Amino acid sequence: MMGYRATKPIALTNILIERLRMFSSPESPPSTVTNAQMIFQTLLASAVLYAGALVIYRVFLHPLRKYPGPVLAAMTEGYEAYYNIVKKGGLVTEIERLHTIHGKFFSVLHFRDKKAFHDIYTHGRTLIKEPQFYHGLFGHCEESSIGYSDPETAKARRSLLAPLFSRRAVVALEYTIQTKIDQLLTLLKENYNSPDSSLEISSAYRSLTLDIITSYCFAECTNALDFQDFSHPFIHGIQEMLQQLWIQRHFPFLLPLILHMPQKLVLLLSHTFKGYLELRGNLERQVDDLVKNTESLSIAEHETIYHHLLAPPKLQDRPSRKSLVDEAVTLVGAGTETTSLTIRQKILLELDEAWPDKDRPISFVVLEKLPYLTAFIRETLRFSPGVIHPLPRLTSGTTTVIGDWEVPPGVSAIDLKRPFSFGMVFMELTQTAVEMGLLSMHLNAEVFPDPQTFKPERWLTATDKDLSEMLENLSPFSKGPRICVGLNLAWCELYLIFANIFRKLDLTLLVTDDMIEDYGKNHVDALVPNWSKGYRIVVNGVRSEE
Ligand code: HEM
Repeated sequence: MMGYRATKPIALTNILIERLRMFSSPESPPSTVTNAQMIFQTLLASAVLYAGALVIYRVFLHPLRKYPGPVLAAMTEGYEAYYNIVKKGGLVTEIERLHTIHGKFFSVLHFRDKKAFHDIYTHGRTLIKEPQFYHGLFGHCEESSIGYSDPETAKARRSLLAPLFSRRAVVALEYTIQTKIDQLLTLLKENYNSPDSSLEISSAYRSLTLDIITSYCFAECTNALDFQDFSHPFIHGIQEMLQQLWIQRHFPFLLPLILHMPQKLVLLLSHTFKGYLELRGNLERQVDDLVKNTESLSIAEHETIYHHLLAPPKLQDRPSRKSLVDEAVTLVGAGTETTSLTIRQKILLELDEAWPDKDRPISFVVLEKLPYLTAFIRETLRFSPGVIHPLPRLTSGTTTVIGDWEVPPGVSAIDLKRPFSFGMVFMELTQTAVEMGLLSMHLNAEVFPDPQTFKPERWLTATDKDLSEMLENLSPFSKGPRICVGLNLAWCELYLIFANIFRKLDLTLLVTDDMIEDYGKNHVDALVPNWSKGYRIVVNGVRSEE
């Protein structure tokens, strides 16, 4: 008999046939191998045969086989997992490399032009969030606006949250943002005013955006700015969750398992989840207190998400306890990391003129009319959008037009390639996963010449035609029915933070150039971009009146 290591299908088939004969025939001669060995051999042979058949199917027979791309990527999702986990978030860069070889799009999934982006993300009813991807990534908050795949459930949740995040509500609550910005400015002036006490600015921004989102959503601030050196445990918690995000995405069963274990045991095994567990515990307490005593909402300083979630127009839309906590976790995560990553250094002379008396607050509505500041924020969002990983959607199982291509109904490529979900092979036989990452548009040299250079002026000097092309390509908040819920709040935060920092503080940035020589080597894709270039600043003092 062939050895166990035989990998040729013919040899494995022989093993299988032999084993089946031995199991089924009462006259089988006494075997030299034990039953356990036989079972093991049979299982192994079946698994290898199955995998071989799957590979042949995927490479030669799959409905999407005609699309260009590496054979390995067609064979297994391990290709994606390798770049996400082993290459630590290298998939986005790999996708860009593959596009340069294979043209506008490769394999079944990833497209690369503005029209395709529009088609993938604006048809929310027919192209839904790919459940496996979102279940993996947001397993810790799946019953929330970001985690829901079903368009109707997502729509119902978004409509409950919408009033708090409308432009009108944001303008009305602008003071909550300004108060936190003032606190940060005071801290920077007092504590980081010499080269010996320089500061990695992103940690300050993370604390600021965490305090803003918690005051805004819950009228209960985390007070992360009060923590020495901006090192609040929740900030670490969010960072640590991001660092293990790709493991979570490719091994989705791990996180629910961990979260169902006793907390003490989890912490004994690893401290990775400490900050996250504390954050979640805090939000659970907040939700429990409110559910027990809903009247306390009437004495809240201002409207919060709970005013809308706990008293929906239709009672059946009131979320469960888990869903309330999941939503709170989502908003804290989505509102902290994305916004803080966008902020970078540039002096805005324009502000001196528009805001002569810097001791009197200036409003978002005035700031958004300033052309240079607007150009600066647009360029920042182009360069460092909050989410850089491609976000997959599933077609509804009919031939779907994406850009200039007709994507056939097919076997769901993602499910089939998932190494640990053999059962999935028999499900979802008609859907196809499609996606497109933002960088394909934001770094498109035909629309943004010299795309790796941070150049706010490009937004001021473009012709009308070029400007509208640039705006159509700029989609940091995604598009369509699943567009960012917090987009009005994010714009308001960005205008106020940039304007206050640059108008009021005289800063020195301890790196000199804005050029990112090799975009791929300067960030790690942790769903959001994690930049390797740390921007350290020193506060020289308050800016003088000019
Ligand atoms: C510069 C700041 C921000 C950027 C660039 C950004 C970007 C995005 C993007 C690209 C998505 C789409 C995700 C997907 O399709 O799965 C999204 C969704 C979302 N964002 Fe933001 N975001 C920002 C700030 C915020 C803030 C401040 C909040 C807080 C309210 C927020 C809450 C959400 C939520 C709840 C979703 C899920 C929407 C859904 O799936 O229906 N975001 N954001």
